[in-house]
Amino acid sequence: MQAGKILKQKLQNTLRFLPALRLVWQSSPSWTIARVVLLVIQGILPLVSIYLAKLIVDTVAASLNTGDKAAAFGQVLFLIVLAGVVTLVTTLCTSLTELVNTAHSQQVSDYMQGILQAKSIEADLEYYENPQYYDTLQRAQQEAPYRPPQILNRLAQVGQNSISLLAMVGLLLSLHWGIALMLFVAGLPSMLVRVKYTRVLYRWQRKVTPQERQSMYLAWMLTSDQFAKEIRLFNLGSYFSQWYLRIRRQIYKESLVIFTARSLANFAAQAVAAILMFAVLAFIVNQAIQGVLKLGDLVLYYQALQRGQNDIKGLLSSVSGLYEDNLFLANLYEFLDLKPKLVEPLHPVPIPRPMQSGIVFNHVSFQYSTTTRQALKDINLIIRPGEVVALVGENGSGKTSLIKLLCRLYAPTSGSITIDGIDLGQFKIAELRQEISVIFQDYAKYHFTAQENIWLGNIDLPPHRESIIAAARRSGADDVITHLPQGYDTILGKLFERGEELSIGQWQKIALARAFLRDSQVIVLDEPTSAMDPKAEYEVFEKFRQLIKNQAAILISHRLSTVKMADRIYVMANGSIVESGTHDELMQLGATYAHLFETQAQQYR
Ligand SMILES: Nc1ncnc2c1ncn2[C@@H]1O[C@H](COP(=O)(O)OP(=O)(O)OP(=O)(O)O)[C@@H](O)[C@H]1O
Repeated sequence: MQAGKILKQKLQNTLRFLPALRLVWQSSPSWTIARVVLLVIQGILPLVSIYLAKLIVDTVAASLNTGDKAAAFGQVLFLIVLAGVVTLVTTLCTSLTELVNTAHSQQVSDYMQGILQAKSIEADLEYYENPQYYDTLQRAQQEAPYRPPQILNRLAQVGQNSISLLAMVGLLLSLHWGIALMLFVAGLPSMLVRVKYTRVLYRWQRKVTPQERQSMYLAWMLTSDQFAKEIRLFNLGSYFSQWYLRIRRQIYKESLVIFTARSLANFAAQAVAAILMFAVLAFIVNQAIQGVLKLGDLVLYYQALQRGQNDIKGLLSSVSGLYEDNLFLANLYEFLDLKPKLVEPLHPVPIPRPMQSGIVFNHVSFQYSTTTRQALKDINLIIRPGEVVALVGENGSGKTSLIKLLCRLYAPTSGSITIDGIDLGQFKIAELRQEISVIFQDYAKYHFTAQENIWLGNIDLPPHRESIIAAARRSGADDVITHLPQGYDTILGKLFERGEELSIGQWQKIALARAFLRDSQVIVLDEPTSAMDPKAEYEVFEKFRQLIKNQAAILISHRLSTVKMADRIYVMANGSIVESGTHDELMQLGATYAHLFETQAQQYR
């Protein structure tokens, strides 16, 4: 049973290239056909060429004894013209192959990028917080664009070389079976070297991926606008650059050791092949001198030997290349085989609309898979429609983690979260997220137009100006946008031509408008106004309070002057809720919240 399983696994590993070929086909059937047809023609043409060369030599040799030289020349001329046509067709095929390969490779590369992107979107957020995921992604990205089409080429090469080799071996067999055997023996060491070093390189590449990524990270920091200010002000440029070079040098040194050993082994293998081939050549020449072979035969066998040697080299190299592709494809499949950890329900339940009793956290605890500490401990919390709930607490107390669970970016380790008594796990993930508008502290800044920046909050809406303007007015972004040179059509950020950079507070207003555009039942603002001036913040919250209607709202803020207006405030510490109540109740309690509030209030006195 176990042996059967192992055998099945081995077979699956051996045939990894079959799904890769399917990907090549799916990327562009017409270019794939063109590529295969050209490969077949290019496999046949050299055989025709050699055969014509033999015919020419034989005809010339025969003409030496005939009287009708003109007729003999006519025959040879015809063969020469044919050989010329074959050469022309070969040249044409070479040019066409270049075109077809370039176009097809582009198509495959784009197609594979699409597949990787689709997989990346499907992957849970948890993967993005895990370095192994990035290693896997990096390796998949390295292999995806070129391995699948390379397999097609190699298979065709195997076909081409095999046909040609069969013909050559047939010819050489007629001279001596040992010559055919020598051909194989001569090619074997090279193939073994290739297979051995493929394994070595594969293992080394997997080991070195984290360092590769670190060097890429440093290179990216050195050229990215996000770090440009600090790098200049803290004078970090040459420090990072040196660090980058150190890593690259280490990678280079390690790779050089492997490549040097491989080159030496290759040289030894090829030297063996060359000695064997010269021995065979000596044998053929001797046969000609002994009169066993005619002049035409000598040319034919000599060419067949050369051709056969090339074919066997090509064949063994393609076979070991296929082995390499097969091995490295594991990197691609490892990424494509990542399974989402949050599973969709088998029988999803529609989300209650409108929500009646609201959201309930019932003894919820949560631990990130990469840590040993609980980020949330036994959380009990209720958010009713039309109610604003505020979460306060020190950095790292678990506020954002709680929101991530509500959005089902993660599932609780224990306990349950329900909407109107139905567990979140029973809703389709996309439908649940449709019902929640969230702006996290690390909101996205899209370098698109102001209008698009807001519209991205609800792409199911037609991009009508009115609804976008209404959302922008709610967040205070309208005022910012109307002062831009092209108003709502102004591109934001400095990445593209005519882009206008905004201040952090202004970007935050845009992000907030995005959340307001969504027609959702729950709205979550995770420190949405931290970069806004107090006047702007006050205006935003005043409007926010008026406009939430039946929405359930969760507000996270360190500014207690803002938190004060919430219907209920939960105070968090070390992953637990330590106090809850209205502002007045908590002030009366005179504990953590009251102390924090007093401390902040004193700073304003
Ligand atoms: N992706 C993650 N993987 C592992 N641990 C995490 C992850 N994100 C947060 N944590 C840990 O979980 C705890 C709670 O973090 P969380 O971001 O929820 O705090 P917070 O209250 O929102 O903090 P802040 O006020 O600084 O935004 C922290 O100890 C943090 O180190």
